[in-house]
Amino acid sequence: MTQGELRKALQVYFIMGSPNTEQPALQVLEEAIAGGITIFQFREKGRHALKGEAKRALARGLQQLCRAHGIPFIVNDDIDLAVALDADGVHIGQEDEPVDQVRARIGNKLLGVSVHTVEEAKLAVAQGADYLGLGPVFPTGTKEDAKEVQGVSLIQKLRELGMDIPIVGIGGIHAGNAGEVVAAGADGVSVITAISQAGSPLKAAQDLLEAVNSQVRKG
Ligand SMILES: Cc1ncsc1CCOP(=O)(O)O
Ligand SMILES: C=C1C=NC(C)=NC1=N
Ligand SMILES: [Mg+2]
Repeated sequence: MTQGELRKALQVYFIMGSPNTEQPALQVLEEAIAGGITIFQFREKGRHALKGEAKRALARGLQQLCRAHGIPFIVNDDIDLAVALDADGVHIGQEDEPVDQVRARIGNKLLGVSVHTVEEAKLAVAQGADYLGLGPVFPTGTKEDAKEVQGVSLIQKLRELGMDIPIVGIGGIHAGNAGEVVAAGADGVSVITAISQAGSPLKAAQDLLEAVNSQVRKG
């Protein structure tokens, strides 16, 4: 997809794995898609994460849902799984395989990288990242080893430096604060709890899309 199409696809970036919800993950994703999420990431992480065939089976089910609705399906961390499923892309952090090695393995699939500093952002862009995940923007309990909360400062800094790489903010984001993240220069917002733990994942997705669309990306 073109960079413009990617910016649009990053507007409401839902991330989920089985540990993030008490409901069946397939049902939550179905509702989130109906509510208007624009891209999905399978992130099976944490103490109760599925492994092996159970993880693969869930990934395939979630991928089929995304395919049925034309939603890009991204896999977090697990490059082997992404390649095996022919996923639309992968997302890696600073402690995963180096960006250039992952790029060599996935060809022109989407490649997202989590960054926390200007230096990490510049390196990721130089090595061929298609988009960056910046955060944690607000406090979050979802990722135990999250770095210090940085607000929208790094988003603003990268735009001030003239970096126009597609960006999503992540960490403690919901419909009430998503506008601020886009106003600071992000192309979209990435959420786990705001949708996966919502009474209505459909309404949560709708509210996030509305909050993002109510802002024109500045910077
Ligand atoms: C994966 C990740 N990276 C930085 S914060 C975070 C967790 C975001 O989860 P939530 O949207 O529930 O705060
Ligand atoms: C840590 C992350 C940051 N950003 C995104 C989009 N996904 C992640 N897993
Ligand atoms: Mg990782």
